[in-house]
Amino acid sequence: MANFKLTPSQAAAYEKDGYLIVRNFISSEELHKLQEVAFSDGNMHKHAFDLNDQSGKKTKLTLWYSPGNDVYGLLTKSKRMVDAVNLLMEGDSSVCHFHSKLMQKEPKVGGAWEWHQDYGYWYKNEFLFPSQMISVMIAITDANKENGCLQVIKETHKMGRIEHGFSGEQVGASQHYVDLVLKTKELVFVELKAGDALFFHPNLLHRSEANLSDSPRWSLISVYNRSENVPYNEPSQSSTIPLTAVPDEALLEWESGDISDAANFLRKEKDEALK
Ligand SMILES: O=C(O)CCC(=O)C(=O)O
Ligand SMILES: [Fe+2]
Repeated sequence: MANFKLTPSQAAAYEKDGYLIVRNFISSEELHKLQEVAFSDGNMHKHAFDLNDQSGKKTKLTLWYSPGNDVYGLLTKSKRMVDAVNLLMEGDSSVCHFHSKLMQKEPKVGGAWEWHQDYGYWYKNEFLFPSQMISVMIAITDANKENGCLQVIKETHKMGRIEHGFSGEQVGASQHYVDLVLKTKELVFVELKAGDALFFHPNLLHRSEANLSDSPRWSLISVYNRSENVPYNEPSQSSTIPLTAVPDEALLEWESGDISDAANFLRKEKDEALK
């Protein structure tokens, strides 16, 4: 996908709705490379941990901070990605990569996610400016209602931060406010084909159901931040280190190795946002 560029009307839709879907953000050839690593890379599996939902169902996830020169690192640093988030995030300081995670929602066992804003987590890391951050979900397998795709409530990024509390091992938004806004704004099931991307604002309310189907729902979620938006309670440095973009072709053309330990993976007990 050379010369990819978001248009001003896509940026306006993100600003209005709090999210933007870009179909075929990665090509099928790129997708195959990403799937191969997701399904078979030793480090990806070694560093995975389980997060329980309220009913005891588990989502497996692998989270890392610094993007390397493996296929995932090359995707998160690709020019198309850096340009897109640079257009959508508020502010003008450098684009940095906070973290990426591979969400592995397995058939029958993949857990649900309670209604939350990602800034409900990152507030605890003491990031001060949510609009200078963004999440990008890339579907590694198809995501639909049957296998627990993401659900969002349109325009909720304009509500500001809602109170969050613990809900099992997860952090969830105040149900009272969720109920009120469900009466007010549209709930959207974000069905994605593998290779599609969803850009969403840190204050957009979202959730997902457990995966009760026979097909896996795997996705990559990469989070970006501006260098100026310093977190005061976050041990990893990555969110304020400016990214050097790589050409879009790198993912397919550069010799890329396995995900290495240099990516500095998160151990579950170290996550400030889960404390
Ligand atoms: O993958 C999902 O269903 C939701 C994950 C999510 O919202 C998160 O990790 O913050
Ligand atoms: Fe989230």
